Amino acid sequence: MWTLVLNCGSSSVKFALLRPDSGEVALSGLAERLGSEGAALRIDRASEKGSERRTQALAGGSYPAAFEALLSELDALGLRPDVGAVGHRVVHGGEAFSAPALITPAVLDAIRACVPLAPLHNPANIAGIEAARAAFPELPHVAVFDTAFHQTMPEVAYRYGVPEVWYRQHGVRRYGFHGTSHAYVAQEAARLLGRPLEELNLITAHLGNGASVCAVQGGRSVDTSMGLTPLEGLVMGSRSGDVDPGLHDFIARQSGLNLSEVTAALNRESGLLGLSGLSNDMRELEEAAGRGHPGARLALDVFVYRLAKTVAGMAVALGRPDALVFTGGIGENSAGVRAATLARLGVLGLEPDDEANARAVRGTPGVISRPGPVVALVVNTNEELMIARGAALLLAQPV
Ligand SMILES: Nc1ncnc2c1ncn2[C@@H]1O[C@H](COP(=O)(O)OP(=O)(O)O)[C@@H](O)[C@H]1O
Ligand SMILES: CC(=O)OP(=O)(O)O
Ligand SMILES: [Mg+2]
Repeated sequence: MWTLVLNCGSSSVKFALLRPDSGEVALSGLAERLGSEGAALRIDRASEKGSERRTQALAGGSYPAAFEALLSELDALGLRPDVGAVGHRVVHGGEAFSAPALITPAVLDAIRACVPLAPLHNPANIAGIEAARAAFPELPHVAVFDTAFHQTMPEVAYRYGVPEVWYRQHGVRRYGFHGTSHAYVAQEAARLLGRPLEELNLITAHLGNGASVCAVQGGRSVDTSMGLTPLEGLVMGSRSGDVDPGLHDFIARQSGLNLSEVTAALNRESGLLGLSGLSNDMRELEEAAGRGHPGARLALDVFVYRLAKTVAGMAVALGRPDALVFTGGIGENSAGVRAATLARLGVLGLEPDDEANARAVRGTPGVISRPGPVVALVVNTNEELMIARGAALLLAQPV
């Protein structure tokens, strides 16, 4: 059976058509800069000759336009009738979901109820679900939640020091995100290390546009750096990560922004972009820092410092970590960010292996430190495969 996986983000849609059992991918791609003039669709299609990549402008640049283009591709491949299920990445599931869920009207309402907690992500996820249900009304649609993996966190990790009634009445607690990625790379790391996942204490660092670190004990999340919303924790592409909670009131009074505008600035104008005044994109920043751009240098340094500090903090959750795992666009590809992070983590007993680190780029995962009590490794994440597997497992259960 082929499963169509949709990962609808705030300005992009990632998709893949794959088999959950073998991982075989027929088609994958990305529609990006949606809602702007430069909207484009990239399609990677498996063929006899290997993989074939095509990029085209996306007239209209809307979510429906992206979805229509995806359907035309499925038709061109003659694969539309073979799609047996649709798996949807849903970023925020609150406390309601600790596993994938078949999308029913009640489940959709629960996802809608989480919109205020993930305003950049859940509305896009819902748009994707609605478009896909219109195109495939007869198929089962399954939601796979970023938050589900972290539902195993102990209360000591997920509660904030705030009035208890905020938790009880409004669900103010830490939820954590990127759960499918943290879960997947933990499994892969165990495989690469040749040890059972159940015996391992891992720190996983998912470093993409959004970024988070997770403490994984025996395959279960016991702490993570993101919280109530995907804004907490590390410095990210355009998100601030941790700031003093007193900042909101202060800057609102000083600048005349209202609270929503402050939150929007912390989500969209901060992080690497805010620090560098240049870009949210790590590749561009590394290139600019190489040319001596001071803002880019500072953004890189703050990103790495905060990452290392957060990783070291996760050692507290685990007691004795066995390995640090880098993944996501930055974690998989930036040897520079990894080297600078490891250089700050001598406290964990990590000793970088510079040559192995330089060799580990996309497609060649592996260990990047010298043998020691804690090792570091690079693992390529695969959220689409996890979502397809999650959907397949759910659908295989007797009702
Ligand atoms: N070769 C590379 N070197 C450094 N950074 C890279 C490289 N390739 C991708 N990145 C960075 O990865 C980030 C995007 O990560 P990705 O996981 O694709 O994002 P998303 O969160 O949107 O899924 C960007 O900052 C990008 O610059
Ligand atoms: C939850 C989150 O931050 O997701 P992304 O990295 O896709 O923005
Ligand atoms: Mg991502």
